[in-house]
Amino acid sequence: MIQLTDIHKSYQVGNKQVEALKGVSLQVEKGQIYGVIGFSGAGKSTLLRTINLLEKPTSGSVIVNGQNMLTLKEKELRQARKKIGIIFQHFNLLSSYNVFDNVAEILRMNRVPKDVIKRKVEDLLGLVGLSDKANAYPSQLSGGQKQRVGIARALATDPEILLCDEATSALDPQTTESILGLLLDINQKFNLTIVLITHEMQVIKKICDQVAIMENGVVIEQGSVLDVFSNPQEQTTRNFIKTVFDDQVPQEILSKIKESGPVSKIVRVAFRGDAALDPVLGTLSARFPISTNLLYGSITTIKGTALGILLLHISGEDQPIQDGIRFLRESVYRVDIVSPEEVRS
Ligand SMILES: Nc1ncnc2c1ncn2[C@@H]1O[C@H](COP(=O)(O)OP(=O)(O)OP(=O)(O)O)[C@@H](O)[C@H]1O
Repeated sequence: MIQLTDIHKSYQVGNKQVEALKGVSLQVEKGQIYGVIGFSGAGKSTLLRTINLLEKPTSGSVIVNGQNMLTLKEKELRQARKKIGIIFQHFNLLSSYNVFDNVAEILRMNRVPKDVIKRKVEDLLGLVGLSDKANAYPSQLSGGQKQRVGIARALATDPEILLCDEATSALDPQTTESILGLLLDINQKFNLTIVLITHEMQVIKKICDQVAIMENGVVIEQGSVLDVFSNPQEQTTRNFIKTVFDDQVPQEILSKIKESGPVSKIVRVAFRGDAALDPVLGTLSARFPISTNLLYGSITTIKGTALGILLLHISGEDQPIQDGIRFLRESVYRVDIVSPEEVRS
């Protein structure tokens, strides 16, 4: 388990103080994949690097697997760091070493016997799908293959935690998918705790259990990925979610709705789990004298749970609309009125 409490980090730049982290707290349970998302400069890298003390916080506490990292002696810290692997955006491989030696190096430094190293590296290269590249040099590998070497190297010391510093940001979407698939695979196989930082919501949606959204050195929202996607609280969070499903009503449709007669409302409906399959819309139309138009619909799966988002245009008399919305609120996970005022012609 990782417990960061009230982490502050300031840098002195010339005669100015830059406050990169302004009191961040978060907790990562064993076996979780925890994603931290934010725009450039939000403080994500700084936060990630406090976990293995590559960055020492100005104040706050860092507890990893029950150990207070800030009170460890140098030798104890080296031991603790063996249990925390890290992979980087630009892979950080040794260009004059082949793939085998890139993975073996850390084991040699730890004086592991030669035959054990051979077996271990072969197993790791098998795990990441690079058994046939043991003798290749980094310059002969694709970006995805380089990151696979990075992952094999990070796993060489049998870590319990893997830190991923923008690990897929330099990769194309298809390669990103395959690296995320590999991370999910090793998370499940070894119950490995993974903390990743990214600026892509797609990465969070694809593999994370929990997410923290960072802005200007603070966490502005955190929770399970399913909760945050279905019920975002902050505008920045909504902006990130929009990059995965854009449920904005196009301006032309809004204008047409305004021209089209009686009182109406646009509502955003979120369904979760089995409720996504219930015939709620059919019942809505049958029970209430209103007309319901589907403007947008999307269904996706987040860690095995279906999440559906619909945008509905509901028109008719005021009272039946209110009753219909009340029925929706009782039937689905969440209903928001998108157009704050009634849309009238
Ligand atoms: N070594 C440093 N010295 C001075 N300022 C720093 C240092 N490292 C980070 N900062 C500042 O701290 C703030 C947070 O930086 P950080 O790299 O943690 O953000 P980030 O969210 O990871 O951004 P990016 O996605 O661009 O990597 C920024 O204002 C940055 O300029």
